[in-house]
Amino acid sequence: MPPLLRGSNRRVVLALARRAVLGAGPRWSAGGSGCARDSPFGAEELRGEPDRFGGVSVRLGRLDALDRLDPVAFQRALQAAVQKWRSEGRVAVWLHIPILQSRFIAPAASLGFCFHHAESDSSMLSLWLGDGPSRLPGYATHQVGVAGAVFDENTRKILVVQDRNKLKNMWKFPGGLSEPGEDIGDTAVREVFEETGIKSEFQSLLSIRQQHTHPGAFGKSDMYIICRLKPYSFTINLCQHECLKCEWMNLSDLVKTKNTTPITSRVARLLLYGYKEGFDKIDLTMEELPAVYTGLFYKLYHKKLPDNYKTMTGMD
Ligand SMILES: NC(=O)C1=CN([C@@H]2O[C@H](COP(=O)(O)OP(=O)(O)OC[C@H]3O[C@@H](n4cnc5c(N)ncnc54)[C@H](O)[C@@H]3O)[C@@H](O)[C@H]2O)C=CC1
Ligand SMILES: [Mg+2]
Repeated sequence: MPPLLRGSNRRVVLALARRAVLGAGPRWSAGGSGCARDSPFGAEELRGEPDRFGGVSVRLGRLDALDRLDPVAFQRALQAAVQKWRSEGRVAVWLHIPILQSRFIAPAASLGFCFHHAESDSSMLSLWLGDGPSRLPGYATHQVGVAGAVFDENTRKILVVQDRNKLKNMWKFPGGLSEPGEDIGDTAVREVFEETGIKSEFQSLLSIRQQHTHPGAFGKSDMYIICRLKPYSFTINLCQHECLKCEWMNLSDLVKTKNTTPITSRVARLLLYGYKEGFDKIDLTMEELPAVYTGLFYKLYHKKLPDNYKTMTGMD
C-alpha cells in the first residue's frame, strides 16, 4: 500500500501550514527590493552547516527570516551565498526545502540547483561546486517488493493468489511493497496476512529478482524478493480489494501449471527440491549482527554456516 502522510511528517506539514497562515503578509512584493521585509535579506542569513565531505547544508525550515521573503530576494541572497561557499572551497550545497516553502525551488533551479530527492513534506536540492562532474551520491535507486511462499510441509500445499488489477490472472505468491524501515521477512508476513488472512512465520529468503525500468516502480528498478514462510493459521480470508482468488494448492500442481508466472514456477521447483532434499539446500537464513560504526544492527542473509566454520581461523 502506498504510505500515507502520517505521524511526524503530518505534524511538520501542519505546523508549517499554521506558520504560513499566521505569518502571512505581503509575500510577493513586485519590483523594488523584491523583499517584503524591513531589512534586506543577505547571504549571511542563509546559514549553512558544513558536512564532513566538504559540502554545506542549508535547511530553510530552520530560518525564520524566510517567512515573509519573496523569491526574487531569496534568489539574490542564495546567489551571493553560493559565491561565498565557492570561494571558501566548498564542494557542494544541499538545500532542504519544506513543501510550504516550495516558492524557493524555481529561484534555486535558476542558479543550477537540481532535485536530489523529495519526501512527502519536503524536497532536497543540490548543487555541485567541486571540480569536474558531480560526485554526489544519488538517492534511492530501487523499490523493494517481497512475497511469501507459504508452504505447509504437512499437507504439501502452498498458498497462491491471483491479483485483482492484473491484465492476466495468473497464480502467484501473495506479497507487496516493503515500507520504509521494514525488514524483508516482516514485509512478507504482513503482506501475506493482509492479502489472505493467513498467519505465518519467516523461515528464509529463497530468491531475488532485479529488474530495471519497471513499469510498477515508476520506471525505476525493482527488487522482488521471495521468502519461505511457515503457516500457523490455515483459514483463508481474502482481501477483496487486491485479490481475485486465493487457495492452498498442491505444490506439485503449482510446479505443473501453465497458469503462473515464470518466477513463481521457478520458485515452486526450488521449494519442491528443498522439500525432497532438505531446505538447507535452498535457504538463505537470517542472522542479526551489530554494525561496526553506528551502533545499529542489521540483518545478514546467507546459506547456513556450519558451526565448526564459525570458529575456524584458517585453512589448516
Ligand atoms: N512475478 C510475479 O509473480 C509478480 C511480482 N510482483 C512484484 O511484487 C511487488 C509489488 O507487489 P504488489 O502486489 O503490486 O504490491 P502491493 O501488494 O503493495 O499492492 C500495491 C497496490 O497499489 C495499487 N497500485 C499500484 N499502482 C497504482 C497506481 N498508480 N494508482 C493506484 N493504485 C495503484 C495496486 O493495485 C495494489 O492494490 C513488486 O516488487 C513486483 O515486481 C508483483 C506481481 C507479480
Ligand atoms: Mg500485493
